[in-house]
Amino acid sequence: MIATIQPGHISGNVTANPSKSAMQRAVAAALLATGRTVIRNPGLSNDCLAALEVAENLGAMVKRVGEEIHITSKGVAPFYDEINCGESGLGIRMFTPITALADRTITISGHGSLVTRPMDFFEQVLPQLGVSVKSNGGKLPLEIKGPLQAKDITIDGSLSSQFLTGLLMAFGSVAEKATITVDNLKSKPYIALTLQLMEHFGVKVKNENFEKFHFERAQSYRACEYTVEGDWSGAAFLLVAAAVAGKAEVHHLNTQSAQSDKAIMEALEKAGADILPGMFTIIVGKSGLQPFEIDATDCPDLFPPLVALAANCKGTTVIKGVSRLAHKESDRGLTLQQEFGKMGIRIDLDGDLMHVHGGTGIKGARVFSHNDHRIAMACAVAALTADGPVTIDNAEAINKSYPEFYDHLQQLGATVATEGETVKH
Ligand SMILES: O=C(O)C1=C[C@@H](OP(=O)(O)O)[C@@H](O)[C@H](O)C1
Ligand SMILES: C=C(OP(=O)(O)O)C(=O)O
Repeated sequence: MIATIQPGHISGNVTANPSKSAMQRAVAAALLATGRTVIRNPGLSNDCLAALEVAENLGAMVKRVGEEIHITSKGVAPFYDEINCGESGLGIRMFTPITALADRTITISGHGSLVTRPMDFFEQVLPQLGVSVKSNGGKLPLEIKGPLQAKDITIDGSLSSQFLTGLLMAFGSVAEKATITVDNLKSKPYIALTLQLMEHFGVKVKNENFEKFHFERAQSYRACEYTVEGDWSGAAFLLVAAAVAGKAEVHHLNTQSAQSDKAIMEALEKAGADILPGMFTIIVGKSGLQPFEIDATDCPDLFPPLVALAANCKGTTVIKGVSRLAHKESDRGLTLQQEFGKMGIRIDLDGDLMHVHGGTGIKGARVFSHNDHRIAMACAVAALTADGPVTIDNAEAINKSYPEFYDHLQQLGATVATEGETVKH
């Protein structure tokens, strides 16, 4: 599918889409629990749908009841010898240790960009917990055979926090007394989100400074009611659209959320956008924007909206944390440089720093998403202040996290035309 976005003014209000980070964690916890969990405001993006299918294949019964998802489970009891995590990095890294709770050989696969993302962590770590693991040279598919035993272990947290999220979730079901020690943990707020979710489902972990995670007694997940929060990662694009091209009110965003990408507020403030923050509604409006400096090491998904913002700030913006971008859906430092380059915005990559030379004028152009949802969304936002339309190839990439994105842009007054088939991967 291609999407063409015309330059134009933004105005109106919209409700944030559900957070896929929260939704996938809730599905995993519901699978681990005994009984029926009710998920309100469920996410239905591709990553969330993949999580629901994994939960079903691992033994849960999933039902859509009106606006809710009901998950009934008795814990992990796989129906099949294979699960497929779609394109979700969190999905595969979280569900692999969870699947390993079963005493059965299971193949774990995925598609699209997920098949090129590193999984060798599991070969290093899971055997120490009694799980045998075979991979395809550190990539998918994985073949694992549990059952996983929760023991004291030390892991490296520098590549991704998602592996730790998976271990924490799995340990929550079986640990009696065990400690996970993590060196050099990145994306810490995502771990805070995991711990918050586990506690909501009745499992407590003692967090010692994001370095040691102590399980102090046998616990079990409790089925419960859970409402998925609005997604700061997706909303960041709308808030930036408002800051550069008009005004918007975004509802269902919790300013007290554990989500790391609420840090977009810090960037908007530094850039000088007009902001009116409420508890659950954020109003952002355009004003003279200035370049800013920000460290996005712990909120790497903010790079694409930050670049769209920086492209509109007169001068050079510096964003730290480029090393976190290499293994996402695309190598995002490079893909942002390439696609914004086509729109006339120069980006220099200098080790861990990204320099975005903004205020030089955004040109209408034909760009490519690289099958990366956040690159497509960043280009769409950049189009709003371009000197001509921006056409995005492989624009359906947004379905991974935010299928409503183009509709929401239109709801805010943008002109978006889509045509062509959705390419399946
Ligand atoms: O736990 C999560 O929900 C996520 C963690 C982050 O990954 P890393 O921990 O690899 O930075 C983030 O980039 C990803 O989109 C979602
Ligand atoms: C990197 C992302 O997700 P994941 O790692 O879960 O695939 C993302 O949503 O930008």
